[in-house]
Amino acid sequence: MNQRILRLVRNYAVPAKKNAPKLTGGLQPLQGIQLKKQYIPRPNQRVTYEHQPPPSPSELKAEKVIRKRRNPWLRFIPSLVVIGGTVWLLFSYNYFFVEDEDLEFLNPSEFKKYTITFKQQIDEDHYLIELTRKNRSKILNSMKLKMTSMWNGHRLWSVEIKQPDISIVRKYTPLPLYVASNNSEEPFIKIINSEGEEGKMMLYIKTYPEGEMARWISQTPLYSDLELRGPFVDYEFPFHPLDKATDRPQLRNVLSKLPPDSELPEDMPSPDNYNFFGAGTGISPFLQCLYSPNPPKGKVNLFHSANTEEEIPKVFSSLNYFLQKTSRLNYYRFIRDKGEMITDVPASVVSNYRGYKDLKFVKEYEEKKLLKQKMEQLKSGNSTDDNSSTAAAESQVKLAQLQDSEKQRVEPSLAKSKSTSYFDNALQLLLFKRESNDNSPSPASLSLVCGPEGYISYISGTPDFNNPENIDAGEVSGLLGKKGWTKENVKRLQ
Ligand SMILES: Cc1cc2nc3c(=O)[nH]c(=O)nc-3n(C[C@H](O)[C@H](O)[C@H](O)COP(=O)(O)OP(=O)(O)OC[C@H]3O[C@@H](n4cnc5c(N)ncnc54)[C@H](O)[C@@H]3O)c2cc1C
Repeated sequence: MNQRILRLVRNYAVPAKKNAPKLTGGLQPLQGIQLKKQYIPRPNQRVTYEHQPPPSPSELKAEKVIRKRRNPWLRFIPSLVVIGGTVWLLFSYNYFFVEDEDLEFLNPSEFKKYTITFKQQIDEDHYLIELTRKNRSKILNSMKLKMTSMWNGHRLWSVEIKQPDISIVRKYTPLPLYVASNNSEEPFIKIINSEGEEGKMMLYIKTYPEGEMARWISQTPLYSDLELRGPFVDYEFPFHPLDKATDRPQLRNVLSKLPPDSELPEDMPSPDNYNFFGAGTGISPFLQCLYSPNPPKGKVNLFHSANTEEEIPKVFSSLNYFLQKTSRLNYYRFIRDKGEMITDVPASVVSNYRGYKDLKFVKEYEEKKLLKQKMEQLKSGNSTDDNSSTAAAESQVKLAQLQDSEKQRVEPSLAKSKSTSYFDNALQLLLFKRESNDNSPSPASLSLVCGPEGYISYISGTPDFNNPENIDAGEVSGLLGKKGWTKENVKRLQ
């Protein structure tokens, strides 16, 4: 029986299916057996137990390269390098070429952006506006080694502000002031005394009901940008030999921090005194000069006219008070509302500078200064001179002679200056002022006038710029004319 079944199974032929896979190898299916699932043999896997030699370094390297290539991120490296390089190139171009042109505070032929960082309404139509140069910190960093202050009391300068909507420009006089803190009711407005404070300025402006620019500036919101160009020098003070010898220290907000004036060289002509006549915002050029570094070395008689007391910012009053206390300023205020008017002016005197002969004193003074410097270098062993021993001997002899002659001449004042500290200086000046109590104007050799047309005419006559040279050819009349002032010693600023 078993034999018969076995034969039947062997002889059974499976009917071929349409989609049946083609058999490629392995065992032939047993004939006569109906299989539920077609058997498909797997490809043979050879397992070997042979000992493989370790891969050679070149094989290892090749394997590493293949593995690296398989990392999907590595495919982006070339693109990332190209993108990074392009960004760097753009940044460098921008930094070295495009932005470079903008790394200055002011330029007379190009408008620069300034942001309104503070605005204070003083009265109905007067404002204090602080402007800060855009990118100020970047400019300060780029200028670190070659920083020169834009403030200099030896000249009066202004900037032009553009109103872009109606394409007009107007001139304004910047003051070397900025808001150091604004936490209390009254902001603390400070004089720009150091490099780190550069790049800011304060404008004192008056708005007119029909006026375009001042009204627009006063209504422009805080942190908006204005476009400025300059500086434009409106007036430069006449040369005086002392300008070569010494600078007067700049005013400070704290009197005790004001360095004492340097001793003026003996043989030099004394500095000249000036009269400044300013009305309304016309006071700004004079305050610019008095608050800047290198202010006038002589005394200034400032005649300040205003419609009301309220229109004068408090900071002006306190700084002018300090100037008075340090004997730099005689300050006379005329408030129209109180019926105060200038009715008289002092007569003129001739300049203390006697012409080219005085220059010899400057030369001598400079020689002495150089010699002293040389001696100090030698003392500290910093001389770069090859013949230093000979030079030292010569310098010592010369200096001894100079010191002897100088001692005889300036002994008393020298002794005084040695013991003078900043505080002593301020105190001495204060006491001197209190004792003397003399408020009469100092004799001046030059008068400057600035303000509305009517005011200028009243003080000094009408200016006349109707000539090809565009210089003021108008005769001096008014109060100054009556006291003998002429075109040679009067300057009208308009
Ligand atoms: C070198 C220089 C520096 C200056 N510095 C300052 C400054 O620091 N602060 C400042 O506020 N101004 C200053 N000015 C004046 C300033 O340039 C503008 O003339 C003034 O702001 C008016 O311009 P506005 O566009 O507002 O008025 P505008 O449109 O020019 O004038 C409109 C009307 O306002 C009246 N008006 C204009 N100016 C005066 C005036 N001075 N007196 C009386 N009425 C006037 C006129 O009646 C005019 O019809 C300076 C001018 C010069 C030349």
